[in-house]
Amino acid sequence: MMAEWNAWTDDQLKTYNFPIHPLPICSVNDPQAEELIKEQKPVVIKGSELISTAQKWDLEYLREHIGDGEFTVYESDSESFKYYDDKKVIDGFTPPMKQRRMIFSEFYDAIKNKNRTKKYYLQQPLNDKVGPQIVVDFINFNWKWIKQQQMNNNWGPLTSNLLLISEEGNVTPCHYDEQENFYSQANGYKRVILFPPSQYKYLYPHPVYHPHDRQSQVDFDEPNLKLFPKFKKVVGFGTVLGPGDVLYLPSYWFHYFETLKNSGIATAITFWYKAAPVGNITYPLTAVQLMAMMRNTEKMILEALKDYKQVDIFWNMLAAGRYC
Ligand SMILES: O=C(O)C(=O)C[C@H](CCCc1ccccc1)C(=O)O
Ligand SMILES: [Zn+2]
Repeated sequence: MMAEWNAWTDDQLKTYNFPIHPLPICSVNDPQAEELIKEQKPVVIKGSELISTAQKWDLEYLREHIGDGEFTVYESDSESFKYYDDKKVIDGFTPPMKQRRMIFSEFYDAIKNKNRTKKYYLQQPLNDKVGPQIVVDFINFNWKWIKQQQMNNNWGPLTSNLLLISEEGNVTPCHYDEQENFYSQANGYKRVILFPPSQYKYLYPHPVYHPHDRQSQVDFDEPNLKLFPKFKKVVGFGTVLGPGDVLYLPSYWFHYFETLKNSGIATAITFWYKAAPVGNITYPLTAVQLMAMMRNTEKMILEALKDYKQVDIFWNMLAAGRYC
């Protein structure tokens, strides 16, 4: 990975023992960028100025201007922030991190508190409670450019802009989302590793009913190759995002994020869009169509059986000796 001149060095990255190839990097007016987006392939876009007005959003500026709304802040005993859907929590599930609500100055004090033992990750959709200066910065995002992308690719509406404020070393474990995303780095340095939907069978996402739905079950730091043998075959596509970089993160692509060690705070904003309507089914089925079909099948079977412990028996009864 080529570090931009004196911005960061390789020893700030966590090491994994699967291959990681570079992601394509294009300047904003390079037609290759539009090509890749159209093919739903990831690309890092330089020079879009998409959120240049947010590049000055450091903790002090935000404490001054972001207003007195409440923010969702995750608190973890480790560097790992594995997302869970609190609406799917079932008894026996222990959340791997605590979800707290605090005003920005509380978050600021928590981060600045020298003798703290916890790590923090602010993850809050931008809403109309932000102060007037933040509204001005928001209005001055490069909406012309991103609206053009939305239109060219027949995407649905913008659903949310998630403000992400992460501290050095924080990790968001591997997962996929079902929306298209222009992931925009305002400041700080974050490394991202992506895996195409075709590697679904190497990443073993949790069952759809589980609070960790969409998240890989594999612990990248200590992969259990007995439970997840195909993880050995995984191949990642990675890069380090710096201030002003925008990553087109296609829906259903698995991704992992880490905030570089000794790099301070990293602020990013997502632009999540409803994916384009699935055209008529073509054969052979694409990996994305298979993922969507598996999700729908799981939901249907669970709806019918009412008990997730029955799924294994049901599925084996259906396939064993019949569809093998
Ligand atoms: O933008 C994305 O899709 C990312 O995964 C960015 C990631 C934090 C996202 C947290 C999250 C995970 C799952 C559901 C909703 C929110 C990071 O930057 O660490
Ligand atoms: Zn995500």
